[in-house]
Amino acid sequence: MIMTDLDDDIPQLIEQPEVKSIGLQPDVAGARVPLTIISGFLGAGKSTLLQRILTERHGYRIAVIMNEFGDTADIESKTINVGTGEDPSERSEEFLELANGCLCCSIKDTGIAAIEKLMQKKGAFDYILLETTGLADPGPIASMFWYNEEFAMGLGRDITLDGVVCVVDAVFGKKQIEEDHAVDGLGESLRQIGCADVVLLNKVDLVSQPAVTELQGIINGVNPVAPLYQTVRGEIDLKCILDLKAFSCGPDTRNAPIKSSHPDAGHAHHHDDNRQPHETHYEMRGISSLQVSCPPLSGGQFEEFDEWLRSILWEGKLPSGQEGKLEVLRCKGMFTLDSGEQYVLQGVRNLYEIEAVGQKRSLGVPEEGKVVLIGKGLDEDVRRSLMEILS
Ligand SMILES: Nc1nc2c(ncn2[C@@H]2O[C@H](COP(=O)(O)OP(=O)(O)OP(=O)(O)O)[C@@H](O)[C@H]2O)c(=O)[nH]1
Repeated sequence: MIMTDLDDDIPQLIEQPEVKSIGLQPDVAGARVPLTIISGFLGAGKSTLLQRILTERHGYRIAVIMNEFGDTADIESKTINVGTGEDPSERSEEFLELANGCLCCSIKDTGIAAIEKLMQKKGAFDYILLETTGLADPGPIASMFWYNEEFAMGLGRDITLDGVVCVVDAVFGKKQIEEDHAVDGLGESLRQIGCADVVLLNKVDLVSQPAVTELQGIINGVNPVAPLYQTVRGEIDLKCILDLKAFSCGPDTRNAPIKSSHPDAGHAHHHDDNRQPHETHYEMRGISSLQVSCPPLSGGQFEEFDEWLRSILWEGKLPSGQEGKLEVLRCKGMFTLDSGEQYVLQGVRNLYEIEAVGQKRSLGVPEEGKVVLIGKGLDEDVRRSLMEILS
């Protein structure tokens, strides 16, 4: 981790802040705490984002689980210790309660241990942010929180996965993605973007607007459904990254918005051009997304789709195809059946869930369904075979 601009980064001490609840809708089953995973390229600005959250007066009570805060650069611990009055030698302390009502917790040992300890403080916070290392593939981590049976029996009763945020470095992002292509299979940066529910394109103060636009196009080519925000030092309205309910709602039926949270980056309005489907050499090298809309489906079509999906996700092939050709990082979908019932599909890697969400008329949602798959090998054959089932 590189830390610079030391003094600028140290936030003001907050005296007796008024800490109020985040105002999130509690989980219906009763007080499960939402958890958001913060992934991102090495050095992209994850810690900067989290430090802001830990020290700014935003009124949210968030528990942040950081990577290695005990053994990284001094500034980090110092920043975290601001307002705690702790002796820096006690930095290995797993917990820090911060003046703004947030809690900080180190994930140095094992993630689960840190989270278990955190949950003993339940009531002191109402949201969890989990930072992953820059080299992590967030897919398995998300799967664990979302769908692991052991987890579901234990901590999962207290925690619900809300979404995955990916921080991309505006300066080195393109290079990192290109380098990832040099290796076999899918590199981390593509996995991180592919798996994200929201992308923060950070450090836009350091690059030219054309470079930002180009990188946005690349990111959008990989993951067209995640909203993208331009940021400087992780400055973002927390509402854009929290409480997304990304694992309980279907895909956004609109195109992913590209937004700017950076006041100087007001030129974001003309970025719509990038959202048109377009071929990039990244897509040709393998990772792409597939989006298909569909009318209300018959029960038979729905079953057939379920079978198709199992073949794709579990065997990596079309029902008629060659095994291992496909790798899906993320899928989402929303379907209306002839009967009026609505279903939402959610998937991370080879795990998926199709859940009934009720009658469409009572929800007033459009009848048009939609499936989005992000991954490797999603070519024209896959599209055609999906269209055959859904049309
Ligand atoms: N100019 C500028 N510098 C930034 C911005 N965001 C972060 N930085 C700096 O970039 C460096 C890396 O930021 P970190 O927040 O440590 O990045 P990270 O993703 O946590 O890094 P790793 O944990 O090592 O993967 C630090 O020196 C930050 O001060 C930004 O928007 N603009």
